[in-house]
Amino acid sequence: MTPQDRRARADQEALDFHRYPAPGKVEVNATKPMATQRDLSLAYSPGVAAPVRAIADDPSTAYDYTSKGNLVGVISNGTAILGLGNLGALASKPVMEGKAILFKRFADLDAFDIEVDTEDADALIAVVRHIGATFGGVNLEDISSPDCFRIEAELQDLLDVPVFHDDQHGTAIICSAGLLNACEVTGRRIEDVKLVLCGAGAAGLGSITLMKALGVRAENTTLVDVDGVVYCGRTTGMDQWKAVHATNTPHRTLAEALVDADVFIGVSAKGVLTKDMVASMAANPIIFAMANPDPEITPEEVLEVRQDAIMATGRSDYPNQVNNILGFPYIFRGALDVQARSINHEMKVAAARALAMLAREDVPDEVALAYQGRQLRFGRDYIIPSPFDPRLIWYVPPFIAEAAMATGVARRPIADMDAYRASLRRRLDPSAGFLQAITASVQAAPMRRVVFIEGEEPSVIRAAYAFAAEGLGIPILLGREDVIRRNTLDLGLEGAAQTLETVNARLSGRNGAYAEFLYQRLQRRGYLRRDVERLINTDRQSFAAVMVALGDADALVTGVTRNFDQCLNDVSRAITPAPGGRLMGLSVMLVRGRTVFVADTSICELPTAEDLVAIAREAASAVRRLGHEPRVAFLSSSSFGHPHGEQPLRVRRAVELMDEQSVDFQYEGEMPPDVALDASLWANYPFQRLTEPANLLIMPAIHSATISTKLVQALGGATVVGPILFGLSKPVQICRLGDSVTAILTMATLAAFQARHP
Ligand SMILES: NC(=O)C1=CN([C@@H]2O[C@H](COP(=O)(O)OP(=O)(O)OC[C@H]3O[C@@H](n4cnc5c(N)ncnc54)[C@H](OP(=O)(O)O)[C@@H]3O)[C@@H](O)[C@H]2O)C=CC1
Ligand SMILES: CC(=O)C(=O)O
Ligand SMILES: [Mg+2]
Repeated sequence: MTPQDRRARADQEALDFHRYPAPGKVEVNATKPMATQRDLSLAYSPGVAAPVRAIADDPSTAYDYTSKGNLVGVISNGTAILGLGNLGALASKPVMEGKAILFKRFADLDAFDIEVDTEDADALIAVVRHIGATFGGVNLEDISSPDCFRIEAELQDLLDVPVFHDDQHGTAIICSAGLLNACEVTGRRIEDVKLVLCGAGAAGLGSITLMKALGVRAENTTLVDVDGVVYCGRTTGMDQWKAVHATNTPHRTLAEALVDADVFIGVSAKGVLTKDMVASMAANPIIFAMANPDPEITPEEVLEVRQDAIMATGRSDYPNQVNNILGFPYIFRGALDVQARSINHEMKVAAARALAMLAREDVPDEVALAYQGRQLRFGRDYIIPSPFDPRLIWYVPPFIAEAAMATGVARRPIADMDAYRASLRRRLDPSAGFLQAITASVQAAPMRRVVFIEGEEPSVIRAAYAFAAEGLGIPILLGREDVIRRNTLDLGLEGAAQTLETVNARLSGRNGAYAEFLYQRLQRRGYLRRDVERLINTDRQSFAAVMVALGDADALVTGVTRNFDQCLNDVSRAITPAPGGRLMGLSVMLVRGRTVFVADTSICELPTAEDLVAIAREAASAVRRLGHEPRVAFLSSSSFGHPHGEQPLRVRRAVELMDEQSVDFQYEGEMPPDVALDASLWANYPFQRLTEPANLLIMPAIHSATISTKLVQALGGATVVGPILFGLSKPVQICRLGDSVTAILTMATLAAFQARHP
């Protein structure tokens, strides 16, 4: 594939990502019920009048009665979108939506994106001034310099909430943290480094200012822009903000300035730094090429001329990602949690030092897991925390909050910092963490071959395409080549049409071997040889199941166009239950702050006590493989014998049977879900043995399992993954009829995960 093809493929993938299943990346959710007449009368008229009057009397109560305190405005006019230039307000919307959703994903902050269609700084100031009170903080983004400096300063004077231009200060904070650590790794004192910063715009001037505050000497810095070195006395292309950093130097070009320099910071444009310039730098040069989406120089180019360099870029596909994504979620989290009036210098310094310190701490396994098993240890390739590091949310904001409190800009100081840290830990979105860990583990494994049985379906083609593009494995689309190709082209996935592997069961050269395998298995179950030949030639499920059974593929995914029972029946002709295993469905409910597993959600209709025990054991082992320590609750409508009834007896018997066995996980029952999940209800049951609320619920029957998981899903507020099939000797996952592309991709990822962790 040529570089142009690769680029076109990546572009198409990004367009598809933004377009499907719903255009864009953001939606709004209610935090209060809106179901009954009473709800409506409280949420809207007449009830809403009460908080209206309260806020009119005392504006500070807006933090109590509205979402202001957790809300950020992400505001741009599109005059400097990434490194793409002035492409207008509307074109900046994907970036601003992206930032809004990153606020949510990483710091549980809500954010609205607002694109203001004006290049007039005063007009932009007027707009933001009049909407600013809506938010707990304002994040200005991708506004060109030098207007951005005045816009931010004037708005901060006008508004009583933090106004923070992320391209200036977010970038400054991250690259200062990286610089502190790069100096540590190379044994330099920050006061001694000779630093050249290319790009005298928002990011550049923000960064040079903060680096000087952290100890870099003014006389050791050289600022460079399109016109070359910013020297004292230069008259072209100057303004008051650049003039502050002009130096007395004979150098006039970037190449001259870089000879023997220790550090290059690039926040300018693609390709600005050449290999010759890198070669001329001092020993162990520190190079941060941060222009987006394409850096000033690539790590590969640097490596060609310098093996001793510490290299960072703004991109996620290289080590040392120095990108403001590491900062803004946590800086705003800390600031909003103390209702700060601004994000001042001390808070920025605290953020830079906190990020630098976090990178020096031991990296827990789950962080390594999220980074494809790469060993992360403080050093040349790890000078800054990784964006998926789950510690960021509870590690960084307390430093910001403390600095705000110490400098008098906190309206609501935090008294108990330990309790605050604990509350921050609960903010992590468990669905993101759960799927991220599974995905990363799959990406780290050798590429598994996963058969997508309904390979002609557009949604399946798109899922297979994403599966390959994300490096999750090698998808094989089963179906007629011409139909798959036509549908792939209709989807606009030209690249996929050339690269995705397809297998047509009718034309495969393996039919003879597959039929023989199936005949050996089915000859005493009423099948003639010609019956199995027909199955292999015409039934894709049977064909794919034999493919996996014989090791021609590692896993399979089906169910998008056929019902569960039919799929399981077909596949089971070739794939047997694992020896000693128990076939069962495990669903994962991801609710704010919690991951709760439920079993059996797909196979055994009315389990006996013995069945319940077997399900609990298989499910506990599956939960462990998924990275959680199981605490089992056997669910019932009764709590430990009350009220009496026929059905609870079965569940109580299951617990008695468990007591007779040796198991290495906690379990308890019979109990209803509220008692299982809420420790505050345990006072009446001092004998119960769970040490913490259960996270694996064993359902008394399939109807209660299905009804409860679907109910939770239908009511919203929770993500339900699965049922995930466990207990077969080969990985098979069955989607739900008509599943979305994302759901199919998730099931394929889980199948590949099982292939890795059998
Ligand atoms: N990794 C990260 O986290 C971040 C990266 N960035 C990236 O940094 C870059 C700049 O962003 P931002 O500061 O917001 O943009 P601005 O438009 O405010 O500034 C761009 C600056 O780069 C200078 N410049 C442009 N081309 C060259 C060149 N060929 N040689 C030298 N200097 C040049 C401009 O010079 P002049 O003043 O003469 O026009 C200007 O000073 C972008 O690529 C952006 O994506 C930004 C923020 C965060
Ligand atoms: C990351 C960012 O904010 C930028 O490139 O503009
Ligand atoms: Mg930006």
